[in-house]
Amino acid sequence: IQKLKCSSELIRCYQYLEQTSRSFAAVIQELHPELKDVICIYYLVLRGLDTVEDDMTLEIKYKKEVLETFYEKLYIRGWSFADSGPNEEDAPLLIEFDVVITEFLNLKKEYQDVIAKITREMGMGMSKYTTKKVNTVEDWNEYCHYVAGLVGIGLSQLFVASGLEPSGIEKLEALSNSMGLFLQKTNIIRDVFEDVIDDRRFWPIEVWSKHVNLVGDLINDKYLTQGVNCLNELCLNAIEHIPDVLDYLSQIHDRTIFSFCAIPQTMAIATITLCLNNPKVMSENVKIRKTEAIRVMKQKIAPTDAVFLKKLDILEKNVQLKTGPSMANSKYEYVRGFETFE
Ligand SMILES: COc1cccc([C@H]2O[C@H](CC(=O)N[C@@H](CC(=O)O)C(=O)O)C(=O)N(CC(C)(C)C)c3ccc(Cl)cc32)c1OC
Repeated sequence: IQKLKCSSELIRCYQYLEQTSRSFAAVIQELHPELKDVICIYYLVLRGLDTVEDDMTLEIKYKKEVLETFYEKLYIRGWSFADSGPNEEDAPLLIEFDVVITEFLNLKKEYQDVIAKITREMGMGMSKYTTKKVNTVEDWNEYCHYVAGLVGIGLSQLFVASGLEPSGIEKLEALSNSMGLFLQKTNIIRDVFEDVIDDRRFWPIEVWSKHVNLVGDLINDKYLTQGVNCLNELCLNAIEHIPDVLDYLSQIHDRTIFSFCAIPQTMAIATITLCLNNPKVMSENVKIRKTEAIRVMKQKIAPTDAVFLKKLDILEKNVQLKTGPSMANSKYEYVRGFETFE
């Protein structure tokens, strides 16, 4: 029956999900059936908006218009966007966006309202930063709120709307916001080398200009010491969000939602640990191993409470299993693993 319920458009959506982010797609697919499709569509809507924001070939006035009205397109059956530049990685998603809209309009109205509201606010924020630089740390926090904090705030609302999480988590907007800021700041810090090369500017100007005169000097080994000092300053800023992250995670009840939330944060904690005081960040794109990420969470971060550690033990087994020969078996093991959750 579950299979019959799956339309050709929904199958197409999961194919796009796989293409856009394989490892995270696997985590989304482990979610409770009530949420899985909702989060798949939410992820693709956000990916569509992000593809417009990343597109540097669009004329500014037009780009701002598309970003600010993107949420309205969710209600226009058949709409798609064919103006992406040829190099935009997820342009095909926008060309077939009518498929996402079809499935969005199949969702319960309560889910549609959350996704449309977040999309509207995010589009406004992205439009603002199309013509505004990230100068101060406040700007950095505001930009990351728009592109990542809002995602967390929307997810908390969807978790409560599904009935799988008790009302409350959606009221903790600061904690939901921190879930996004920590992931986004960690990505911005890790990706500095390729971003400076590709002419993308995400490090706050007021911070790096205390260490070097030109942003390009950050990745110039002549200024390696200054670059690493700047790196450390931003790592410590990102690390300030970790208490909120742990506070948020400790309030999640549903085991599939816990895993969906904890895995990316675990990666980010391992990534920021690897980046701190690491000169390699200024000359290459450093990457962590998943099991290393979970070990860090268990040994250094996890509070002493037994339930949290038990959650992490199961998480570790599942991440290891996921590296097993075939997804099918590990997937089965994955579900079985959670039976002993209580
Ligand atoms: C309560 O909040 C969350 C709870 C669970 C997961 C995420 C968050 O995690 C992925 C994790 C993910 O997508 N990981 C990639 C690796 C990477 O992008 O570095 C992956 O594993 O492929 C992520 O990075 N972003 C993108 C933003 C950070 C901009 C929000 C993201 C985009 C859309 C959705 Cl629905 C969710 C998330 C949350 O969002 C804050």
